[in-house]
Amino acid sequence: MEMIYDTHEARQIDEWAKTSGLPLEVLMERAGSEIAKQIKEHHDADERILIVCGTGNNGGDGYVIGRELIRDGYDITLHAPFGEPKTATARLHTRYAEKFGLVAEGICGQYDVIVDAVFGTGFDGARFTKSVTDLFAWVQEQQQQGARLYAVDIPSGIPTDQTSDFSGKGLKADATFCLHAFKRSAFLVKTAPFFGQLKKIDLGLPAFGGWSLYDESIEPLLTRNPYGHKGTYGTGLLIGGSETMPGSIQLATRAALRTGIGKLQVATVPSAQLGLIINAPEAMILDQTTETIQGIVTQVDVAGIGPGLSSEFTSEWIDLLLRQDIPVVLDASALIRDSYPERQAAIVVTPHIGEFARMTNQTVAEVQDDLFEQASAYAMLHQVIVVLKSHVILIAKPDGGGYVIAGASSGLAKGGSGDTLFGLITSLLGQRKHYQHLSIERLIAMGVSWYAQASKQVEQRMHPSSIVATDLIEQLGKVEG
Ligand SMILES: NC(=O)C1=CN([C@@H]2O[C@H](COP(=O)(O)OP(=O)(O)OC[C@H]3O[C@@H](n4cnc5c(N)ncnc54)[C@H](OP(=O)(O)O)[C@@H]3O)[C@@H](O)[C@H]2O)[C@@H](O)CC1
Ligand SMILES: Nc1ncnc2c1ncn2[C@@H]1O[C@H](COP(=O)(O)OP(=O)(O)O)[C@@H](O)[C@H]1O
Ligand SMILES: [K+]
Repeated sequence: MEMIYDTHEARQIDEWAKTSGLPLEVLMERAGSEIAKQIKEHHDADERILIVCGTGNNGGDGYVIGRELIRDGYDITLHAPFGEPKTATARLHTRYAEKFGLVAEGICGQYDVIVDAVFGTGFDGARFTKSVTDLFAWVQEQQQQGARLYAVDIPSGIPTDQTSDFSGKGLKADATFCLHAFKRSAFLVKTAPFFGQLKKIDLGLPAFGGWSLYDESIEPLLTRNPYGHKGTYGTGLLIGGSETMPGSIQLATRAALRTGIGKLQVATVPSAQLGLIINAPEAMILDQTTETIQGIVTQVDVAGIGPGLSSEFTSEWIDLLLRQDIPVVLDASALIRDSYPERQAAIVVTPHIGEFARMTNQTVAEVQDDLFEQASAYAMLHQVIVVLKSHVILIAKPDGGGYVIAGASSGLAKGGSGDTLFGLITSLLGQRKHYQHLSIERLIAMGVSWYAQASKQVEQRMHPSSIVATDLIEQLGKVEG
């Protein structure tokens, strides 16, 4: 899995390498030469390539890239608008690059390719001087005339960790070569569009850190034990639906059935029961009353509550579920707690960004600006697993860090998708015994990945605007792992 770092983690890994005997000059050499190699794979020596270098180590990376390219006969101009690099490591590479004839010069005419090695993780957004603005405007003009822009580590002007002070000004790359780890801002709504295609550059360092981009195979979820029986795959309880919102629980039920649960009990209102009889005959239907829930809750392996629910007893039912020693999934109308009891079994909350903002007394923008920290802080404070849903989905672990699932279809941005995900997660947690080799967060991440991949595969036969949750549920059963 690829790591996702904040500035602190990026510094920590540099420090770790240094104290472990691998100097920063070596990492810079690896970074620059690997990026040069990738540029050579896509561009010919007769294309005009401009490398714009800043005064920090991001600039130093630029010197290594330029040196590797000039050595191989490429037409390179290196421009250092703020002067020579100031750090010892970058200066070492500047001196070495001179031996290959690479020295800073002025800019002139139109370039085919521009490498942005101006600012990396050390950019200070509070100092947006006129010379920076002018440089960005010039690069943008070049892009309008057809130049391709590659960013080193992070596009210049873009913050690394969070976007609350982001001015909206920055270079917009066609691709970004991310050194050792992706940076958080590549997944934040305001800054993600500046990165273009994300390309990870391996620096040969170990994978320390809290957050990672989940990219493991979902194959374990698609295979069954040939000697298993329905008991092997657990019994689930879903509580949801109301007279005015009977559809959500139907979607959740169908998603749970399509994702492997052995048996499923669904407590809902009469109008939703009718829909379930027709569309989900495999489920067992219960009345949505305290007595019924009390009776069934001791016999299930997992309980999920919330979609479409509108009942004065919601809080009482949540308490009832939380008193059992089973995983509990809270979604939609059940996201009403501001504290959770200490217990062994997991509590999973699955808010979308608006629900999470309400749960944490913030605005949606505040949550989006600092998505990773927000999800982590809630998970750690309340010792729950947070599945925070937006254009990406974060799974925050109670002990810090977590997984990010990216690349889902924008067709998911519709009512009903969240109900589907809720059903899927509840179903997988009911099958915990079967998936004991996976941590609970990893099992959820694999499930979210199943959902994201299914959404992307539906796009092969219909436009994102047309995708509805039922298409997604059907695709879950056909997904190629
Ligand atoms: N392990 C890894 O991942 C590796 C990381 N590596 C690389 O290191 C990069 C981080 O390097 P870094 O810490 O030197 O910071 P960087 O981004 O070059 O910027 C600092 C410079 O910019 C300047 N400056 C800042 N703001 C400004 C402004 N508004 N307006 C004008 N100037 C401004 C600032 O100036 P000063 O504050 O000193 O006046 C300083 O000179 C990282 O992104 C990656 O590319 C690889 O080399 C090796 C392995
Ligand atoms: N732009 C987007 N790209 C990909 N997925 C998205 C986007 N916007 C929203 N989603 C996903 O759509 C789903 C919406 O869930 P939610 O709002 O809870 O729906 P529901 O109406 O079913 O409650 C979430 O899984 C979220 O991650
Ligand atoms: K850069």
